[in-house]
Amino acid sequence: MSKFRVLVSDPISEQGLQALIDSPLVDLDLKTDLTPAELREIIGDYDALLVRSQTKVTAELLEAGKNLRAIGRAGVGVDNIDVPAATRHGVVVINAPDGNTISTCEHTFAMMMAMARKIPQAHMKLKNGTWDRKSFVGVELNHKTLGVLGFGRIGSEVAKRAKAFGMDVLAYDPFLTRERAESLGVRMSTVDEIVEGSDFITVHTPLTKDTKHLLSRDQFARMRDGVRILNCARGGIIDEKALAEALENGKVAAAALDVFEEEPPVGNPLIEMDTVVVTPHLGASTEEAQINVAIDVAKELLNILQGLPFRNAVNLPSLSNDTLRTLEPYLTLAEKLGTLAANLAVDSVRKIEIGIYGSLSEQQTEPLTRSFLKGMLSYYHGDEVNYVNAPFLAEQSQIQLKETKASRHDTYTELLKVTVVTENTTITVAGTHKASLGSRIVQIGEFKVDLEPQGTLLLAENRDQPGMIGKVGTILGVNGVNIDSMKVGKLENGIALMVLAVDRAPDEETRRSIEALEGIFSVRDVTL
Ligand SMILES: NC(=O)C1=CN([C@@H]2O[C@H](COP(=O)(O)OP(=O)(O)OC[C@H]3O[C@@H](n4cnc5c(N)ncnc54)[C@H](O)[C@@H]3O)[C@@H](O)[C@H]2O)C=CC1
Ligand SMILES: O=C(O)CCC(=O)C(=O)O
Repeated sequence: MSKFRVLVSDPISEQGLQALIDSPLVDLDLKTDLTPAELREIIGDYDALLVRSQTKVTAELLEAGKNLRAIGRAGVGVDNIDVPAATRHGVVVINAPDGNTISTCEHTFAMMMAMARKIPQAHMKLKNGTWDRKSFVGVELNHKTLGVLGFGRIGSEVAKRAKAFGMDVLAYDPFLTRERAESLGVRMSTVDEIVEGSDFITVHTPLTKDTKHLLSRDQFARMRDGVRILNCARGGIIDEKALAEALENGKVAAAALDVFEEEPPVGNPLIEMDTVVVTPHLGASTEEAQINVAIDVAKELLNILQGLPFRNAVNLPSLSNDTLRTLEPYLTLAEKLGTLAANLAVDSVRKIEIGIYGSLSEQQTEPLTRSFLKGMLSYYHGDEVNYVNAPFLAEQSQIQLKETKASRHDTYTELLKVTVVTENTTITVAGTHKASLGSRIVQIGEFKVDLEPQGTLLLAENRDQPGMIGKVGTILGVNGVNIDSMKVGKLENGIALMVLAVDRAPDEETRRSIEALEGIFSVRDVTL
């Protein structure tokens, strides 16, 4: 078997990459000084690309990466990666969200203390030979109010440390619950309450269209006089022009910035201001964080390349281990139902209605839709389809998707039932899973069946009359197709569906001979 080729195009801790370096499955190239043109030239040879924040993974680069299956980002922010383009190309993007949390939190804290006590300014002056004690009177953190905008991994760790320093913490995050806020001893607040009531404000959100200039001129005007501002998340969350004005007019006493709208900053007045403490995007720059993120991303990449489950995909829903365990049999079943439905649909698909019943409906169900779409669309698009791009391809084909959930089903404890509406027909397929019995297909069209979703199945719709099975069996036997098992589903109107598990798909002539039998209405085969 040929090895997976992985390219590392930014400086990433080699100690952390050891799993990839040691893997007999992987050929790892470290090329960290390529120009964008050189990278584009060679990217087509690789199955995966590992980056930090220097390499810009553009739509053009992804277009050239014909064999790319995964992009790994050794860090949190993926703003250097064109994620929608990766999704279109079916390339999974993973990051390492946990490995640099503590480093970035500690850096934020270091910046807060450096700013409060004017340490960098005093340090510079003393290094330059001046013993000046008057100019560097600072403020205590104790009893001050810290407003935290974005209470995810880093924001919440900053809050914990602030509490230890005797600060009162206000927190805003759309996903923060009152229980969590209470358990961490912080006050759940609105953006306005934070803006108007804080002595220090720190931002820990990603940069999105909602968080761009989250702190702008209007907000600065409403802040307490002498407020201190921190940004160790992303440049652009704070409006730099407005911050510079607010520092100049004294509304803001000081700022501590690790990140900038343009990096490296060019002609940025904030860099020159005495009241501003700056670092060149060093939040994650500790030995520990760099090893941790590299370990995490290397492990995930190995899993992806081997087709094993992985957790931290940016362009796929992330699943906990428990959810993954519960959903796993249904993910396989959903894909097989998709393949089955595609084989039964004779014309273009317009709408897919996914029904999820019973306890399964309490799970995160989006992955089931993805799996069904992957099974179905692979019939039309082949290997191009994967879990990442299946919803995008469905959207591109203008297929409407509808998901229905119900906590109970009259017959089954759990049921996945999909109705595919095509130009001229409607096809329903359904399946269930029980730990004791495994997975079963329980409905094809209007027929109730009980089939193992595997192998090659021959589906023959026929008049429910004696002798039909024998006639079909004879034709298959004469043509060298062996029948492993057989199931029949019947309707009250005298029509039956004969489902034969066979050792191989019959050739066209054999299929036609069966179709020509009196009482046979249609014949299809499908390999699941
Ligand atoms: N300076 C550096 O070197 C580093 C910077 N970062 C940056 O720090 C930021 C936070 O990282 P994590 O805490 O790991 O991410 P996270 O995903 O754990 O937390 C981000 C939080 O922001 C919240 N959020 C999103 N939109 C919001 C809005 N409009 N208002 C308030 N909250 C909002 C989310 O709900 C989430 O809880 C990211 O931008 C990341 O790229 C991360 C690591 C290193
Ligand atoms: O790789 C780095 O140092 C940047 C870290 C960062 O900003 C992130 O992980 O989002």
